[in-house]
Amino acid sequence: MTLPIDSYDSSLALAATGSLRTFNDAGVLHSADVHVASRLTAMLGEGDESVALACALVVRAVRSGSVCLDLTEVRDEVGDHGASLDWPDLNGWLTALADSPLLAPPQPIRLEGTRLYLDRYWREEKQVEQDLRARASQAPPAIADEAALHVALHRLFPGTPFDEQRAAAHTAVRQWTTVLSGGPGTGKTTTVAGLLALLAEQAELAGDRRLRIALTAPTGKAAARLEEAVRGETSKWLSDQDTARLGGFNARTLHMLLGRRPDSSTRFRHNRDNRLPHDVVVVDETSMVSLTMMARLLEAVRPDTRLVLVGDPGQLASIEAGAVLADLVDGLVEGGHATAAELRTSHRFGSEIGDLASAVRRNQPGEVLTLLRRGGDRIQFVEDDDPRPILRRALLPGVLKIREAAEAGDVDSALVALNEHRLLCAHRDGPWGVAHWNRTVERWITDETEDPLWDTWYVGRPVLVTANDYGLGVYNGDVGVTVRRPDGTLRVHIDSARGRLDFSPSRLGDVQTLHAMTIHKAQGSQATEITVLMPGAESRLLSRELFYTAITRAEERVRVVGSAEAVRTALSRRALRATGLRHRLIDTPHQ
Ligand SMILES: Nc1ncnc2c1ncn2[C@@H]1O[C@H](COP(=O)(O)OP(=O)(O)OP(=O)(O)O)[C@@H](O)[C@H]1O
Repeated sequence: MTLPIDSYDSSLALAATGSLRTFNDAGVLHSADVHVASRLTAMLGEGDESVALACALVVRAVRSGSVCLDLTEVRDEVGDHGASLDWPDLNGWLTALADSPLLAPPQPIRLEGTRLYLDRYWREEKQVEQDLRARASQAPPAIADEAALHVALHRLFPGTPFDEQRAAAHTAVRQWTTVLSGGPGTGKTTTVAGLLALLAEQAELAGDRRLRIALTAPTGKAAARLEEAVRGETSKWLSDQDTARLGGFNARTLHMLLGRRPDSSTRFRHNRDNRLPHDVVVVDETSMVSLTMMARLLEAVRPDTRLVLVGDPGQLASIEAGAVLADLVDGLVEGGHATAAELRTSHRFGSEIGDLASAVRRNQPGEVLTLLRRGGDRIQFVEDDDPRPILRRALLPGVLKIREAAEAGDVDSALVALNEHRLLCAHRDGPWGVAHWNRTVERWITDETEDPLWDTWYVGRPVLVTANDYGLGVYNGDVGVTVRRPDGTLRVHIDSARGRLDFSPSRLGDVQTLHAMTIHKAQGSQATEITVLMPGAESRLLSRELFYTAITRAEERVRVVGSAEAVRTALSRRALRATGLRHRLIDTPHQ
């Protein structure tokens, strides 16, 4: 039976013909992919259907976070879609592309081996490769006093418990670019604090001025966490003298560090002609940094600035295109440009959540399920078919606590309660989605309090900021709570990277209710307790990286609600992205 065509379906490109039409009808291509490909091929006089198809597929790839399209892999990645798809033969496809006017100047698309790029991403990837190679080919940073360095390494990283971190710091001191990688609680921040102290001492011994240090992260939330964590680890482990050498520091988002320009979202005040002044730049949560932002950062740092890229390669990649951290972990080391600085031992969680995270990363479904089912103080696995009773029990006390504090005008207690628990969903919509659970929690509040919550803004409404608002000073990822003032009006208090801010609800445009949030949006933030609602095993969003990111948002306790089958499916699937950076860094350059 042929289904009637819905002429109002925006995903369909009704004017498309040939392969573009077949792939669009099958749901592989969105109308936007088809329109870009049709337009480009028409403008440049390309009549070959297979080139138009490749063009549309590369737009689709970028839309889903890849930097390029690997023509050898796309068929497997797309799947058979009822076997109705007519794929071009690979060799013929490559020849048609090589001969295409699309690959002649001005070259809107680029072909490198079997990887096809939109020009912008090709340029950015090439620039990142060249900047990293140039940094690695310089003479290594000078050490002012080797003996003092040796003593300081053992002072700042004492004894066996710090062996791994000492080795990582020892490596980072001797290279311009270091990727410091490790899972949750493996001591990355502690290592950064010690490393900064080492570098500050070396600068003093060399008779240089005090080090200029930049701490940065992709989001406001992550930057605020970094600043707090470095401060905490510094006061915990460093002597007064080491701390004094560091001076004060604060963390900023990458956008703020590079200097936002009102006329562009991808260009910044600091660039190759106006470099950042810092001697050391530490980037946290590097897994969230897109290829574009990495390109902008690398062109803005001086060649003799030490760059320390900190992150957990097991996490989901950036929302925009790229998988920079994973590419750098492999590419810099395998290409011989840098020595690995990897931390493996978890120092947090009484290590149960660390063990679970490690088993997820190593793709050990048996071990993961055993750890989940064994449970304990920090882990709970709820395999009930109906998640409502457990979610109600888990969420409602916290929600009512926030409401009570907000009703009493107690902002501090409301914000503290807000960060005690977070429900994470894979989906935005549908029965496992954030929208559904936000509504459900609101119904439970009404049941408990008899407040019908007619208005969008109600006392105790927790909110998540979903877009940067530079005018207000609130950023994507900031969270806040709606509090009653003594005069009865409502005020929203946002815990922003720049401190506590409060607004009339009507001034906040891009916010969502935060009884539940997506795992993607939770990247870069943590809560004391996390409940992860797993979707059904058939969900296409399930992946190892998604599950890993979700459970590692927990500071103390994690609860997974869902089936063992969903957990197994998540582990078996990778959220892989096609990129060429890793290959570029490993391969010998052609020119
Ligand atoms: N070698 C060590 N021995 C004992 N405790 C340590 C050691 N290194 C770090 N810690 C402690 O373990 C905890 C986690 O360390 P840290 O915050 O540096 O890890 P992280 O990898 O930055 O964590 P996150 O997952 O938040 O990124 C902190 O309380 C820290 O003080």
